[in-house]
Amino acid sequence: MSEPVIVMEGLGRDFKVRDGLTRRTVTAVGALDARIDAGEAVGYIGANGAGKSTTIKMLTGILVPTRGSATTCGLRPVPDRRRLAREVGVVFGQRSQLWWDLPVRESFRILAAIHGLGATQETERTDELVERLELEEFLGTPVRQLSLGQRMRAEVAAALLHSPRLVILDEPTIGLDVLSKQRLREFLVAERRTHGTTLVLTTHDMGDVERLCDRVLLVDRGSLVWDGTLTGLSRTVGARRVLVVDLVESTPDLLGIPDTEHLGSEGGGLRQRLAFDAEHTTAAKVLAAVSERVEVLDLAVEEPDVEDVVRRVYASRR
Ligand SMILES: Nc1ncnc2c1ncn2[C@@H]1O[C@H](COP(=O)(O)OP(=O)(O)OP(=O)(O)O)[C@@H](O)[C@H]1O
Repeated sequence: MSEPVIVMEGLGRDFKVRDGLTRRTVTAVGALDARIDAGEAVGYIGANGAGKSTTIKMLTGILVPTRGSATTCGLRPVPDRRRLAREVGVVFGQRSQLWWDLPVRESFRILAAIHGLGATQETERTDELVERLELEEFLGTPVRQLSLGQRMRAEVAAALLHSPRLVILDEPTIGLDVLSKQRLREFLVAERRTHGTTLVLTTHDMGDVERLCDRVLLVDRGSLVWDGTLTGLSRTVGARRVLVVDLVESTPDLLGIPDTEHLGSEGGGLRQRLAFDAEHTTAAKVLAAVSERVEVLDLAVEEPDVEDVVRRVYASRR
């Protein structure tokens, strides 16, 4: 059996919050039990407020658990936080870890010094990351002038500069365009293949999970409700895809198309969205049925999104 990189045993966290004049306790994370082995890529998913960020904060020593324990890279996150920082790289999609006014290159130099990298190690690793993440053109640019896509690539490079064996990413592709998302995912796949890095990521984007993760942990109200493959999870609720059609003329809601659910209309019915279950029908069949009623100008098929799967798993449990 390979070495565990993360072990959670009954891990939980409560918060005391003020509610008017009274104080009440919010359980952000109930009691998690899970083990993540070296080299795994795990998607940690759940609805807003399910407890994902709180878990990550406990695993990286930012928050003290109220119950149970966590071991990350064989260390206790809070007391061993400094040693842990050498083993883990953390990327927060919504928070920068770079020096805003400094050129990207300078941030890398400071981080290399903080991590005590030798000169050769620093050059080799920086060159590798600059090439793989295509950072060359903006290495001399202050971070505050970067586009979101450029900044995220720089953030990832900064978090991985010291070649951590565990990389935790909190919403790494949030707000990125399709191309930037794809580049970032390709980089993470390559990094894992080359260095055997363990990846844990929280995301609301099914594409991240599909392309990066071989295991999914789904959390609901602070407890684990699924631990397995994404395909297995999708099968529990039937993974739905969405056909988006742009129509020649304003059309009333396309109800009653076999094996579909009408999700919504925009522009007075010029664009409509129909969910269908890929196990029972195909996009082509749905399109044919729509075309019998109205002329279709353009179409797109959307992947199932995490929110939809999560919502339906939650609904089936309540
Ligand atoms: N510092 C805090 N004080 C009080 N309550 C908190 C605090 N941090 C988190 N919570 C509460 O704990 C619960 C879990 O929050 P958490 O941020 O871990 O969820 P999340 O799954 O990461 O959500 P999101 O997808 O929106 O980032 C929420 O109900 C949140 O309001």
